[in-house]
Amino acid sequence: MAGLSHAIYLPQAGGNFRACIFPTCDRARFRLGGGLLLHSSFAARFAAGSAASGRLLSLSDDDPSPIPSVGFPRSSRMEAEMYSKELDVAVRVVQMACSLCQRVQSEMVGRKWDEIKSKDDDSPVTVADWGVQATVSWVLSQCFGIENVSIVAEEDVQTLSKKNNTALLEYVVNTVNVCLAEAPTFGLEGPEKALGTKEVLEAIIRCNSNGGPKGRFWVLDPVDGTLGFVRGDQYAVALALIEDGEVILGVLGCPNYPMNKAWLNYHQRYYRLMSKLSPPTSGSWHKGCVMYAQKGSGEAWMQPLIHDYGKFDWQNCARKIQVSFVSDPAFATFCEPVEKTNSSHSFTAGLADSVGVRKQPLRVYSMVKYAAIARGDAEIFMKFARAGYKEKIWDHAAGVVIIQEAGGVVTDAGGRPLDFSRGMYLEGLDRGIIACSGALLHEKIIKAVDASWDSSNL
Ligand SMILES: Nc1ncnc2c1ncn2[C@@H]1O[C@H](COP(=O)(O)OS(=O)(=O)O)[C@@H](OP(=O)(O)O)[C@H]1O
Ligand SMILES: [Mg+2]
Ligand SMILES: [Mg+2]
Ligand SMILES: [Mg+2]
Repeated sequence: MAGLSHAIYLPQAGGNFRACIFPTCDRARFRLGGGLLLHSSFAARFAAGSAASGRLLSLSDDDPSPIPSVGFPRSSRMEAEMYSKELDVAVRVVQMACSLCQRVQSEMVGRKWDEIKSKDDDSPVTVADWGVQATVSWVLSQCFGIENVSIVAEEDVQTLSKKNNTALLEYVVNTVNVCLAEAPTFGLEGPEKALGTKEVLEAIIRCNSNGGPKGRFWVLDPVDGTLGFVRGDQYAVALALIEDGEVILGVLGCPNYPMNKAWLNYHQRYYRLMSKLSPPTSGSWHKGCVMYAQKGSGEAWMQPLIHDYGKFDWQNCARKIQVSFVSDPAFATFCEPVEKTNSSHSFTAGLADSVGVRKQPLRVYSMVKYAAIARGDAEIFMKFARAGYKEKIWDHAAGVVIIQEAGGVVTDAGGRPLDFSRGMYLEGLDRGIIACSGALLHEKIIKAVDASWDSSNL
């Protein structure tokens, strides 16, 4: 196991955390308690959260390239610690998944995209969707025990298992193995030998939980905004943990959403012109980011995607994010789905106009819309799907908790919280979804919906 030299023991659930931390120096030592073997990175999370001014570089003398902690650099909370392993693993596996997606996207350049398939509802699915689902499922099972992991996710293996799709299946298996081979780079353990076809299919199939009101399950959208992904535009990898119907953790990987909004235009031009422009100097440009939050922490965080591991300044890489303070609609930006078949553009245009929004809508694929609200790049998100469409929990879970912890508000159009406790759909959703940076804007939009709903065709 990579990093065994700096593995530590943490006590089993309910036990006291017996770790000895020396916050003023760059190293921490942990006394052995009975119980669970954890990687030093989890310890780094604990230590970083507990040490008042701790600069924690490594946990053992023979560890020259420390594996970084994921965030919450200075906060210390019992609740945060309760789910710290889950959050740590979730962020790392989403980082891995983003890397997989970027690789697939770059391999697709100049090819015919034979690998894009249509599902029964005509929506696209690709090697990246299946590859991420298999990878995340395998890593979660590995880290928490196959019997403890229940996952609700978007993809199944129907198309992949067809006889005429053997080349596609082989591509998925290779992609998963290339990604898992990189696991140690992300502070996770990979398989001893490459996974076979059967194991990859099983990992995808295992994500067949139906969710519900009781117990713990993960929710995964392996590629949200697959249309954006195939068009070289925005997409997201979304992973959330739900317990007794409540979203506890959310992680959103946004491989084409730079840490700094100002780089977004450059990035888009760069990828449209496909390398005719030279990229900005390394260190100044992070093409994508990963956001994450834990319910009740009052904090949401963002870190860059890992590219050149080792050359990275991990000490200060996680940045706290917050919603915008703009509350005047005249200065607010609202975002919505790109496809008008996914949300009525005419209805939201009417709403925006009636509350005094002046700017053009920001149309973005995927949960990057939630990400934009959470970090203050936009103030309002609205989605009104056609009558009869049922929203799926994986399209919203991660984004909702991240916005809420960043200070925003997310409800249905009746002002009620989204209900993640009723299976794979957001059952009982009243008309549409409204997310805002603050209560004032939110109230205005809700009132506007009520005022114009009866005259709409929705
Ligand atoms: N008809 C219809 N109505 C409403 N919503 C639909 C519809 N069809 C699909 N979807 C789901 O929308 C997910 C993409 O949502 P977006 O907000 O990114 O829409 S858009 O692609 O920007 O138009 C998309 O997620 P992915 O399948 O993960 O890409 C779908 O789950
Ligand atoms: Mg899809
Ligand atoms: Mg989706
Ligand atoms: Mg998807």
